[in-house]
Amino acid sequence: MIIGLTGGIATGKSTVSRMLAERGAHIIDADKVAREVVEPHTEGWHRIRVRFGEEVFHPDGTLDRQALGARVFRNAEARETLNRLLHPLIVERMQKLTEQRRKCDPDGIVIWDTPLLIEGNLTKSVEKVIVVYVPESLQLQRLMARDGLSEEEARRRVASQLPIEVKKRFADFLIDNSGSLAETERQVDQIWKLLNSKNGYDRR
Ligand SMILES: CC(C)(COP(=O)(O)OP(=O)(O)OC[C@H]1O[C@@H](n2cnc3c(N)ncnc32)[C@H](O)[C@@H]1O)[C@@H](O)C(=O)NCCC(=O)NCCS
Ligand SMILES: Nc1ncnc2c1ncn2[C@@H]1O[C@H](COP(=O)(O)OP(=O)(O)OP(=O)(O)O)[C@@H](O)[C@H]1O
Repeated sequence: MIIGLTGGIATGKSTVSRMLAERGAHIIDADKVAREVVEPHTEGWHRIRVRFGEEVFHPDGTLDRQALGARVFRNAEARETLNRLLHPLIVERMQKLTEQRRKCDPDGIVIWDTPLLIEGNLTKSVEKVIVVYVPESLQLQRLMARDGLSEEEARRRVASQLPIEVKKRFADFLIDNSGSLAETERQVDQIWKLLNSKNGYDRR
């Protein structure tokens, strides 16, 4: 079973995926995969070099994520170009990792921790969708604190994704992560029970 876990930037996907992993889920992290597909001399690395040029690379050839981020979070056209170049590679790798996992654990629950699950039209690849949300003011606060961003930079990143209120409409399960971690754990427990119960969850 593949479950999509999404939300807005810094609403708490990694926090929830850690809790799900502690309960036995296998996590496939799209942000991590997105780093793998641009490692030096891979297909993704070549694609970015051709389209964005040497100025978004460090002298040692690794991707300068800050420089590329500054471009794509300011400019929707550049962001769409980057998405077009990388998303097929990211999805292909996630599918491969899922297949590998399925071979050694056919009945296990695989979580696709993916910020752009809805923007990238990936809901069709998963059986159920979990959306982790917080109010936008708290999202900005947590994003600035975690990544040391200015309010303007944080707002730009939030604005580069679908509004969380829209994402919530795609959810089979909602997690309100605006309270304590213990409150989030309780919601994760309930969802985990439903996902594992033959009666409460229809395994198609
Ligand atoms: C632009 C890049 C180089 C910036 O790197 P940086 O290390 O600063 O950020 P990181 O990759 O850790 O992403 C942090 C968060 O930004 C958001 N984000 C990343 N890429 C995008 C995007 N294309 N559109 C909207 N939001 C995005 C996500 O919420 C993500 O969790 C990097 O995010 C990237 O390569 N993005 C394109 C690939 C992608 O779409 N990744 C998202 C997962 S599919
Ligand atoms: N319930 C909570 N109470 C307080 N802080 C929290 C809570 N949940 C998450 N945080 C903090 O908020 C920040 C964002 O959470 P997290 O990194 O899990 O978000 P994310 O959705 O995975 O982010 P990204 O989209 O960038 O991958 C982190 O610094 C995390 O420690």
